[in-house]
Amino acid sequence: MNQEELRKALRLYLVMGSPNCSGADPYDVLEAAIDGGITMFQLREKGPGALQGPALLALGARLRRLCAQRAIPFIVNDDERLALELEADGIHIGQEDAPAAAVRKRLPNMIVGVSAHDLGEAQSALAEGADYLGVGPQYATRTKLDAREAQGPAGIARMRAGGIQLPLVGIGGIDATNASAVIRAGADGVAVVSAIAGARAPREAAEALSSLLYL
Ligand SMILES: Cc1ncc(COP(=O)(O)OP(=O)(O)O)c(N)n1
Ligand SMILES: Cc1ncsc1CCOP(=O)(O)O
Ligand SMILES: [Mg+2]
Repeated sequence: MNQEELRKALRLYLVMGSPNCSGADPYDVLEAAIDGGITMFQLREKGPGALQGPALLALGARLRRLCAQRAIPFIVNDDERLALELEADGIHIGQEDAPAAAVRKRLPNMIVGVSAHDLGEAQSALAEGADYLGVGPQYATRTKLDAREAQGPAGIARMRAGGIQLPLVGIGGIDATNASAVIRAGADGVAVVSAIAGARAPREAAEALSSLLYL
């Protein structure tokens, strides 16, 4: 995938695992979200009741197959071994995970996404070979308990003003009321967990977000 294709794929990025699905089957949630217009998916199995070992592998394989059938890029959060086992299209790592340069070297053919909270982290991620940045939390979130303080879309604007041209998504507390502000600040897309996975109707929630992002 070239950089322009990646920018388009990042437009509406669903990040999710089974703890985010309010008891529903993550497969059904992902299928509905794809029907509603998501453009990229990250398996992030974290939080109370998160699956591990063979159960996680089995879920990952089902979700990976669905993404392949529907031509949705499939990214794995944090876990290089799981990404390889599932033949993922990419991996997303944060500042507390393995160093981006080492991951880039070990997984030369995967999309490598890196979390960056400020211009300095964005410049380092670029130098280490990141393909895209996840920037946040944009707004307060109850999904990631160890998230930093919300920085607002101004954080993205500062990165763009500082010369960062990498594909970039905002994440954290994003929903239909604030997604447009994140795009206006310079993001190529928005990454959401609860606004779709926690919605009573994930397809309609994805449709509502999607319609805002293509104005
Ligand atoms: C697209 C995207 N952006 C940021 C993150 C957060 O990654 P990280 O800081 O490593 O936190 P965890 O998600 O691992 O708890 C992300 N997952 N995706
Ligand atoms: C994974 C992650 N990284 C920064 S905030 C966040 C959680 C986003 O979840 P939500 O979209 O429900 O606020
Ligand atoms: Mg991480």
